[in-house]
Amino acid sequence: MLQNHRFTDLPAYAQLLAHYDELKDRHMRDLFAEDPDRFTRFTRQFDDILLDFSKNRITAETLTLLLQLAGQAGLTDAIGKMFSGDKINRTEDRAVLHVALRNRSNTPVLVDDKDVMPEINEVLARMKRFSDRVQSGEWKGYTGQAITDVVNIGIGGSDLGPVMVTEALKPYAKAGLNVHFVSNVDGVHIYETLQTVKPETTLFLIASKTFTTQETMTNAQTARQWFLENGGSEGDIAKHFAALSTNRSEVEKFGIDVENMFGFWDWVGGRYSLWSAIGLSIALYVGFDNFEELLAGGHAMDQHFRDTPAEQNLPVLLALIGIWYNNFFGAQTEAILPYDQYMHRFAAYFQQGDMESNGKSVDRDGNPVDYQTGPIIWGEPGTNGQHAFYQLIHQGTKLIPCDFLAPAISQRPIGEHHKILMANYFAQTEALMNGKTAEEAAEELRKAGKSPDEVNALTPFKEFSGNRPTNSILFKKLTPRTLGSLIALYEHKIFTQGVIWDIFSFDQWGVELGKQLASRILPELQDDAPVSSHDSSTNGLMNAFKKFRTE
Ligand SMILES: O=P(O)(O)OC[C@H]1O[C@](O)(CO)[C@@H](O)[C@@H]1O
Repeated sequence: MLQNHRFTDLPAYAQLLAHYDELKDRHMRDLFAEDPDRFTRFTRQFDDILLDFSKNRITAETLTLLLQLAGQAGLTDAIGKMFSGDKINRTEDRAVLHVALRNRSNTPVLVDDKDVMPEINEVLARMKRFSDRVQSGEWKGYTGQAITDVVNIGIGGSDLGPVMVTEALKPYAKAGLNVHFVSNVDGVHIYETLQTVKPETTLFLIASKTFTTQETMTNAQTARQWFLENGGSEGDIAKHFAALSTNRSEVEKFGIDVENMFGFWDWVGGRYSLWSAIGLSIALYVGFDNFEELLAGGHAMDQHFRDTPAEQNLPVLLALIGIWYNNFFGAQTEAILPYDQYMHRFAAYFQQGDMESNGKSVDRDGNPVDYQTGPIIWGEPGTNGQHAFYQLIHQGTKLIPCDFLAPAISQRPIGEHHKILMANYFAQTEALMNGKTAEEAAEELRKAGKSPDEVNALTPFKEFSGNRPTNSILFKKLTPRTLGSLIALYEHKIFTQGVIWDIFSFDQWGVELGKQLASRILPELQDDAPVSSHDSSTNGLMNAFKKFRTE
């Protein structure tokens, strides 16, 4: 059992409040001027990943107090419990062991006194055999042709991870196999995907931990029907449908041969499942060797997280800096800004990873919290974001801590592109930190030939307050291994924050109510009868919907 505590009762919390009062008006420009070693002091490296957190509104004392906060919250103990298979997901009575899925050292991991590693290794071996056979063309469709297209049907954690990773690792794709992802229950999504593939050369992966998710099962039934109506027969289903799931009986009911089922376990959370059989589309696309490299990168970060003192520990440091802004500066959001086009789904992936994990308002005793928990996560790749929303980050009224991620070596070194991209990467964090003073702005205007009146009028608009915090995460190259480490870095950041806030990060009860109501509403949409069983807005909208369709 994890030790419960009240976040705001931790001794370091009060000290941090007092420290915040002293520090809140200090400018990072001055902090840099005062400390020539600031970069070295606030930079850590793990493998090929460098974390520079010097452009934050912190001093050595801030860090000391934040580290004390983590210690007082029992972080070390909590990490130990996760890794050793304790049932830390208490509201679902489950262990949390995505770390076991990528445990390349293969040391035993016990759940209910049973080592889970043999089962994990068995599924991995089956995934390898299967992906090798499909890639080599040995696996044939019903006309004897090789598979050319894989369609993963899943949603949430059964979609976002594979989408993000296959996009990020495009340069590692093996020739001859395309992957597609269908998630939205909007028929448009599956319609558009099916336009681009042929039944005889398509393999559908039905990815669902529960195998009961309405969106996924609806899309899977539509895919099945399309397959049967376009040349395939019931007997051919086994050649074209596989299931990635924990629910064997539902897979059988759907009609998928259990030979084609790749299992995982209840201790794998949906948003942590890309490392499990849910990653089969990744293995098919980039090859099993690269999938293993991804696992190895995740495992390396796990070892770093488990074994490194907090002051050197990248996930812990990111978590503490996040808490500093979230709980003391009152920041509501955090932006994740990858300067790598291949990482264009990274922020979207961690919207689920972070917001489904830490979007909680009761503590582990079930009492309402009186402090802020998980932030709103958002972001787009640089430099596109610069030309869209950075105005608000630079000059708006809100404090938005940002993570800037970038590779030193581009996967596609074309001309000057990467240096131009990186010039922007370095410029943005410098601009956000330094800003531009009124004197500097006025001087620029004078140099541009403006009259004194114009200088006075325009200066307020040209001034940048600066003092806007950023982390820079600079890595060598976006290899499968580095990507694995980066994903695990954020996973453990989220875990660390959940521990300190004393909330449960591995359940997601907040998604249930909407699902319940949707299943109540669906039968009411089947005829033209007026609806009166809801509030006046919901009744009014449903009746307007019916009217639009009959007029
Ligand atoms: O894999 P499943 O069971 O279809 O669930 C999909 C997603 O639905 C959720 O349970 C809720 O949105 C997520 O946690 C999960 O990733």
